[in-house]
Amino acid sequence: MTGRGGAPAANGRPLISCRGVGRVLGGRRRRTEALRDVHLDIAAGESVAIVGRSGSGKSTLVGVLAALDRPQTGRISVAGSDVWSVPERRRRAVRRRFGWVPQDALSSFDPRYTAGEVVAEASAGGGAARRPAELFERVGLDPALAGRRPVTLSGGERQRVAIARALAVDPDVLLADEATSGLDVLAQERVLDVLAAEAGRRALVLVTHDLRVARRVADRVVVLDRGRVVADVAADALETGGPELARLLKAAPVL
Ligand SMILES: Nc1ncnc2c1ncn2[C@@H]1O[C@H](COP(=O)(O)OP(=O)(O)OP(=O)(O)O)[C@@H](O)[C@H]1O
Repeated sequence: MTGRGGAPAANGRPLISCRGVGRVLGGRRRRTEALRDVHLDIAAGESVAIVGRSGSGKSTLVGVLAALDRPQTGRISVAGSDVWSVPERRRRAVRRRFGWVPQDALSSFDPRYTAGEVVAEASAGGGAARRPAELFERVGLDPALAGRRPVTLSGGERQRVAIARALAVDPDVLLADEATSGLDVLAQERVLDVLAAEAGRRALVLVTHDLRVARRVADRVVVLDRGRVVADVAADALETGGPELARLLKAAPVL
């Protein structure tokens, strides 16, 4: 593996730590090792892009990182807590440290709600609640859009509503799973601006097929191939070229 193994947190302890994580999906007839022996540390405030070809395990990894999906082997710790050894109540508290931005925001919204209500509902659920108007401003959305149903918004606006919803509880980690794919270039840029502005304030884990997106937002690029981490390099390596970039591109030939 090409690797840095992850940067430590300021206090020397990573915010998220995966050790030897393995996740098998499917039943007896179709069994896939979606993750194999994954070791990965993510520090508080760090921005990490997870890249790899389709089916390499990216979405499975983010589900596991956010304590939503239980791996069969290995250990996941968040802020020093082994998430599958603590009681469910504490695991729920761990999950609240994550804000999700899905690929298809629209299908994740309750169709009865306006955009403002989507964000207000998320704000109401968290201790560190923020006002929806403040969140709209933060993601660069006109507050007048709050009264509209998401189905009437553009793809880029919907993604920004999803980011506002994710930020409502002031998460320690923002997880964005292909949050800009399917958007036109301008809308993509706006969403990336918003994600880049959050980078550093909190950890950002970005799943993407697009190395340009990774370079724009991430400090670090982790490449998965058939469930394994095959490269883990500083995003600068993409700018400066040299052996790190060559290794990265070799590890991810389809990118
Ligand atoms: N419910 C399931 N049952 C069996 N195999 C599954 C299931 N869900 C996912 N898989 C398999 O697990 C592997 C990893 O899937 P995952 O969705 O994590 O990949 P990905 O890298 O996010 O892909 P994509 O870029 O296409 O979204 C794939 O081979 C996929 O076919």
